[in-house]
Amino acid sequence: MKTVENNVAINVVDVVHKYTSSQDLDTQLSFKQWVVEQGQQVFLFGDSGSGKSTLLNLLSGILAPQQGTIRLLGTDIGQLSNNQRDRFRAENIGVVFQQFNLIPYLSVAKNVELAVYLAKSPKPDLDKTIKQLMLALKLPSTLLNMPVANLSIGQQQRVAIMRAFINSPKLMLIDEPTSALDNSAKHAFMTLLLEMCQRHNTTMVFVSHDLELKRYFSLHTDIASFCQAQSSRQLPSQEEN
Ligand SMILES: Nc1ncnc2c1ncn2[C@@H]1O[C@H](COP(=O)(O)OP(=O)(O)OP(=O)(O)O)[C@@H](O)[C@H]1O
Repeated sequence: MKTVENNVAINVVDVVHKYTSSQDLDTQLSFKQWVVEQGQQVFLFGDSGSGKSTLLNLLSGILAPQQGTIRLLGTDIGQLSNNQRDRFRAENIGVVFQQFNLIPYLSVAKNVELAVYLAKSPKPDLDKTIKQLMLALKLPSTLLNMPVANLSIGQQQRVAIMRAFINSPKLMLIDEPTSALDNSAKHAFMTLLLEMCQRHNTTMVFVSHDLELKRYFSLHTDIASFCQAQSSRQLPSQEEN
C-alpha cells in the first residue's frame, strides 16, 4: 500500500465522484491529475459548485473515490478499509472546516484530548504541548477548562486549529475558516496558520472564496484547471415511459 513517492503529499489521478440527488439531477465531478508536494501550502479557489468541498471530503476520507486513485503521503486511501481510513485520517490529517466540528459542551482541553485519543498515539507531554499551542495561538490559558460553546467565534477557530495541529499532522485541509472574522482577526489568523505550517513543514490545502487571502500563499490553484463538473437530468425509469 505504501510506495516511494519522493516529496509528494497529495496525488489525485482520474478521480470521479457522482452525486445522485432527489431532484432527478446528477452531478459528476471529474478530477484529472493534481499533485501537491510535501511542505507546500496551496490556496485552492474556484466558482461556487466547482467541486472544492467535494475534493476536501475526498482527501479527508469523508467520501470514498468511486473511480481513480488518491494517494496521500504515499498511501492509496481508496485501498483502505473504513477503519483504516479513519485511523489514517486521525494520524496524518488535520482538518479545519467551516463549522469547526468542535464538541460545544466539552472544554477546550477535552476537545483537543479527544483528537489525541482518536489518533491512538499517546502523548506523554500532552499538557505541555497544549500549553505551547495555546501560547502560539494566543489563547489565554484561563480558557483551557471552559466549554467551547462559551468562547467567541475567533477563539473557537483557534481551538479548531489547535485540535488540528495536536497530532502534528503532515497534511492540513482547511475550508473557509475566516468567514466569521473581521479583517484584523483574519490577518492574525492567516499569519498564525501559515507560521504553524511552515514551522512544522505541514502540507496545506486552503479553500476560500475570499481572493484577498491569496496574498498569504505563493501557490494558487483554480480547481477548474483539473476538475470538471457536469450536471445532467436523470433518465426517466422504464415504468414512467
Ligand atoms: N450531497 C450532494 N448531493 C447532490 N449534489 C451535490 C452534493 N454535494 C455537492 N453537490 C453538487 O456537486 C457540485 C460541487 O459541489 P461542491 O460543494 O463540491 O462545490 P464547491 O466548489 O465547494 O461550492 P461552494 O464554493 O459553493 O461551496 C455542485 O454542483 C453541487 O450542487
